[in-house]
Amino acid sequence: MALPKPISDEFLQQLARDARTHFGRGRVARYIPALAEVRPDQFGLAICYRDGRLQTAGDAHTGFSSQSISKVLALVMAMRSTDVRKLWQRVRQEPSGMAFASLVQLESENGIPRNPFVNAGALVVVDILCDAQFLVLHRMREFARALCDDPTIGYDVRVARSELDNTARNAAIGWLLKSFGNLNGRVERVLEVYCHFCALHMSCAQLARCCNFLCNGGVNATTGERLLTREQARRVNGLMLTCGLYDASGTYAAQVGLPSKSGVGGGLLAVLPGEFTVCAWSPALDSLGNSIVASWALERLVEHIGRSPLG
Ligand SMILES: NC(=O)CC[C@H](N)C(=O)O
Repeated sequence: MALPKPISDEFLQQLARDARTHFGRGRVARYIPALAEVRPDQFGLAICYRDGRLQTAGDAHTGFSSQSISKVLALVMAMRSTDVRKLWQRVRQEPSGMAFASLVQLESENGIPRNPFVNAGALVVVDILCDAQFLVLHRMREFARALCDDPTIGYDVRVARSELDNTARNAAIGWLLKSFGNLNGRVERVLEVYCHFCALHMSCAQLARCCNFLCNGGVNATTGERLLTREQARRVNGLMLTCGLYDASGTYAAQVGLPSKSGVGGGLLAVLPGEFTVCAWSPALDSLGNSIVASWALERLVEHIGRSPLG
């Protein structure tokens, strides 16, 4: 397959300048106190092509809290380390149409979360990882570091602590999962690991490189290592397309059409299969917890290149 043509640098730099005119809309996440301190007027974008080339604009090298984007990495780790048939018995692969921390469906659907990207599903994935491996926090950090060949990646422990001290809703989800027999470990331990995963501190450039294998049929362009089979990579992309932005997934898929995953740190990771992985970041969020300016930027990007997996 021919290598994708790079997007013009001029377009990307202009996109970063135009993004600034949208500052002031939305609000940074405040329910995690440490995230409330982040300056909203920041924007970065990084594209990592299938062959590993990187292109950046704006604050692409500024670190931020990956939050729910880390659920993609947790899922990939679980798919690599456990029996996936068991995984899909404990977590479904359907959009939820509900807020990411909702308890409603979990109760009516007998403790089986809709998908691995809502908090309930991610807690089950974390539980599976804790069961399968020792030193799971260390392993996740090493996994992220190895994926982009960057030993500087780590957890922002202050953000993890701040969320752990304010995580009543996730605790409620954890206990509800436990009551249905869908959580083996101690709820406190699963929450601790979950909040640390969410507190992985990475830049747009690091996240785009790290998840490059999703545009490359499961193979990491930097190291040449196969992380997932082609079928598994397609599955992760499919879940991102249908469930990656929670109850905004449908509108976003119709508007942007790229498999994507958002996080309340303001990051938005997206994949154009066969071509590139892109990460846009701007901290201010809409009411559903997705970055307003990052979504705007990805919509412009798709418009500019004139194609998406959906046509
Ligand atoms: N959408 C998100 O990024 C949510 C992640 C966050 N740590 C939470 O559990 O609430």
